[in-house]
Amino acid sequence: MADYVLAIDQGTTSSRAIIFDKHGSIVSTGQLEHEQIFPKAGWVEHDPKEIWANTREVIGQALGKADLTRHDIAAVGITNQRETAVVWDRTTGEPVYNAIVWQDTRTQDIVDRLAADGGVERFKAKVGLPLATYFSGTKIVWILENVPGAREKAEAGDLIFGTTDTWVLWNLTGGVDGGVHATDVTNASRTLFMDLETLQWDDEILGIFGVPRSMLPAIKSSSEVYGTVESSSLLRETPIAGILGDQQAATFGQAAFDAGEAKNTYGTGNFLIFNTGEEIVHSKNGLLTTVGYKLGDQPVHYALEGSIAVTGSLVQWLRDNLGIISSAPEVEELAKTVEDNGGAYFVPAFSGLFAPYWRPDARGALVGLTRYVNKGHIARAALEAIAFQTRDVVEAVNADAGIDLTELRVDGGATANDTLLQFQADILGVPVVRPVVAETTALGAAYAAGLAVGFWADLDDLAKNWQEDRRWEPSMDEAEQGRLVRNWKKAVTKTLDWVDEDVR
Ligand SMILES: Nc1ncnc2c1ncn2[C@@H]1O[C@H](COP(=O)(O)OP(=O)(O)O)[C@@H](O)[C@H]1O
Ligand SMILES: O=P(O)(O)OC[C@H](O)CO
Repeated sequence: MADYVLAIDQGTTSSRAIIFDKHGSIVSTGQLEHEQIFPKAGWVEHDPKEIWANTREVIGQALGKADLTRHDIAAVGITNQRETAVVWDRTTGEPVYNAIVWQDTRTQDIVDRLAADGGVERFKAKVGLPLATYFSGTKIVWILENVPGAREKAEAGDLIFGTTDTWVLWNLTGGVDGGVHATDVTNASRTLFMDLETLQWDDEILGIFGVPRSMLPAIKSSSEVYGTVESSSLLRETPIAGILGDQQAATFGQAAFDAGEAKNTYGTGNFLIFNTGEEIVHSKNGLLTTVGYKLGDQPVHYALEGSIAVTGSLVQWLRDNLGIISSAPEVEELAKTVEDNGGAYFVPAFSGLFAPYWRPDARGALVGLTRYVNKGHIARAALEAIAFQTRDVVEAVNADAGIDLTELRVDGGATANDTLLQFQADILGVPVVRPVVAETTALGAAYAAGLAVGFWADLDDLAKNWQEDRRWEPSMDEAEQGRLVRNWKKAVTKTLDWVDEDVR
């Protein structure tokens, strides 16, 4: 009897396989980090072959730890870091270049070129996104323009593109031997190429970018059988039945199925997603319009999104680049050695500023420094930066939706940090709530896969699994909150206009 669903979470820092039971509880986990490759300032790459090898291995780890075989697994779901672009040769299975990661800013010149006619909002009405280095589109163009022979091979139909869900799906289903080249609507909505109304690739935009349509995967729903696992795998013949970009998966895993529901994930970056139901809402306040989910033939759900590039990765930076902590959780101990930020504000605009500012010309700044400031204050300022950036996107959601969010559902690696979440509640002025299963990303992909094969009956069946673990109530007085927020906004202004002809 297949009593479990296995989710693959191909994230920015690691790949995981997590096995869930019917209650949405974790049965076992496999996890491997992959190398972060920084060839130049602003460039971020991953090795797609390493990601695929790790994916296979973590599947084995998860099955082995729980002493399960493929016969116990009803379906496989895939969730993934979004936008990160892989281009490979369909005849050999070899990537022609490393994966260009969502944080990578090398394509700013391509963005500027495309924006010369119509500005960065040129395609926004159709695709929901501004022109920015963040999305897959300009990354594909960069590969076609910079990898010798790539354009010719692409024109000949030999090169194909995928985000990492597609790369994993293609390999899991046989690769060069009939691998399925497909993605889901949520991932497709992050390329700059998908029309939000029709849910199809837009030929006019593809023409303007110069990307052959033959490179692109088929766009499927988030919950249907895409194919079965190939015969040499531990999971052979198991259906792969769910795909959701990781932030949409976390929203689904948080059971935020209906319009007006939201979640905020604290990982490498932070991503707040607000479900707008079947309505496409165009933001006036710097949010993205994106697909939330689509189950088989049922109507699509859209969402507004506040994407913040640098949050947990700022903690990694304190660890790896400054060496003032030796592990991510230590940031909390260090921050607790001081009462407050000591006047220091850290704006981590390492990839420019994403939502709600969208300022590629910004670069990071640590301001308000005096001789009084010590490493405890810097750790504190880093945690506060995560919460201030979240407040900025919550303000935008409230303004766009004409509501006041009354609480914030949270998940992700950094929600283990109590100091951060208390400050988040204080600076938002609303409670912050964390569920028992904080691995909501993998859970969402498991749900999508399980629904497609009848492992779970319907959304009500899933909603029953959501359970509150902990709640942080706001306790800061309003005057203090106002003072801190004003200082934060002042700090943000200090990062703008930094990139110019002297700074690339
Ligand atoms: N206790 C902590 N306090 C603050 N940040 C943390 C803590 N634990 C982990 N992190 C950060 O959370 C991120 C990992 O979260 P995770 O959800 O696994 O991310 P991703 O899915 O983006 O790989 C890392 O960037 C790490 O620095
Ligand atoms: O892998 P994560 O959790 O950092 O998520 C990355 C996002 O999908 C980027 O848009």
